[in-house]
Amino acid sequence: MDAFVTRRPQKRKTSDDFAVESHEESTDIKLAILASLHPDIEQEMLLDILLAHDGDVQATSNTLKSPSTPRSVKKTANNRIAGQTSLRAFAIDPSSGEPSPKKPKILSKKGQTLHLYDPQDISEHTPCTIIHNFLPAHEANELLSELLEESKTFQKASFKLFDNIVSSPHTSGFYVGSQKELQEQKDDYHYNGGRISVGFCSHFPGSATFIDSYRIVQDVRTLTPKLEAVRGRVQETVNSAIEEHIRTHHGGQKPRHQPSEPWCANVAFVNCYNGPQESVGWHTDQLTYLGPRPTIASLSLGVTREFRLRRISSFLPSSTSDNPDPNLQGQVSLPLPHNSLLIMHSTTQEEWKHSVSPSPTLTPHPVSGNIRINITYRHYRSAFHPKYTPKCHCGVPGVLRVVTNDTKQANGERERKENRGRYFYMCHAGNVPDPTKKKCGWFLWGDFDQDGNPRGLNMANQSKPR
Ligand SMILES: O=C(O)CCC(=O)C(=O)O
Ligand SMILES: [Fe+2]
Repeated sequence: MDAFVTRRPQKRKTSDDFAVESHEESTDIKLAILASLHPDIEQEMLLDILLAHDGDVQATSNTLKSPSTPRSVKKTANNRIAGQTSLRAFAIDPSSGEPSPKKPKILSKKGQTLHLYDPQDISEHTPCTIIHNFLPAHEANELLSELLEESKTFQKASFKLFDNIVSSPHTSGFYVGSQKELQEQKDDYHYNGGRISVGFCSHFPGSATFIDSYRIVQDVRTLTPKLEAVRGRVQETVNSAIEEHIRTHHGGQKPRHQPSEPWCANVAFVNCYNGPQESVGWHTDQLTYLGPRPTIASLSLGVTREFRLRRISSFLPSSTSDNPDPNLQGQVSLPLPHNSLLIMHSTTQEEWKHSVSPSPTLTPHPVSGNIRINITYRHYRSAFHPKYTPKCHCGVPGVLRVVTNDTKQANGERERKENRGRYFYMCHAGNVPDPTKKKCGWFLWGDFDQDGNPRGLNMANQSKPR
């Protein structure tokens, strides 16, 4: 069996189409859906029953609900359900009929989507690490229930796109660690009646034009007891994964500007996608408060959705942006099942874009139905507190960005090839949802040391710490 499939982006399907086409869907995606619906059942068991039902997810799930179905549960030493195993074990070499030890070379071709589920494939072909069944099953369900309740009061974020104010196609809430941090967030990160928090640098669909859009959050909350309980475990796991990733992907040498201080989950964004149409478009997360080369940890709960990644073309390997290799230009899609932790490592935000696309159909989750909750734990670094952010001519803290070949509109001179990968601050008054604000055209190169800390003078001259 293939551990992945490629396919062209598909037209929206009806549920009937889905039934007909379900045989063409990746077995990995079906397994991801089944694993999220039946977390106590072993991967091998899921696969056997799925094959016995000729690949029909619904029929498999019905069988698995029956108390007479065997469910050989694997527990680890600390009583957690074992992680899902790699599908490599099932790969058959067509010439010998034996399981194949060799993995075919996979590429994400232009116009095609490469679907990956196996953690090893994900680690090899994306800048991310995935951990399935991250929390003990009961804890994941309790966290999901708590956040489903919280999400009833979430709001859609506002953005400014081409002078229009639009709202995001999902809702979200923003959480900090303590009352003190909450007050500080309200006082220091406040602007124009709204809090500028995680922003997006988006590509408008079908256009080569670069735009910025910013998520304005009106309410800040303190971490709920369960978000707080999970935070320490996320932190520990992420710090080990960062070390491992540097060893396996960067020859033991962290990328330039990646912080060497330990990663600390001091804020969390919680997104709620209520139904198959709720989504988030292609974007990179805003760097202003995270600093260069940030790591972000994303815990998914509830119904499985597809998370997509594609490289920003100036960062395509073995190609130039003028002549990119078409074999490396496609997008990668990862199903994110209930209780999976996706760690976006330090090259993700500057070199890739990500999205959660609308979904043709969903297989409801037993606790949340068609709702997906996603928590992104982030490290707001003290060196990037707004009191240190350089201010533009409007007197407003600027926004931190990196030059890519997608930033064409940003300002002629700095888009020269030799500037790609350089950081700069610019005015973002024109990007907040206030039609009276226009950009002042201010620009400043960011100057960061090896660990991504502001090098000082440049920054200090612009804005004095309070
Ligand atoms: O829901 C997800 O998996 C991604 C959310 C995201 O990209 C964001 O909050 O910036
Ligand atoms: Fe994001």
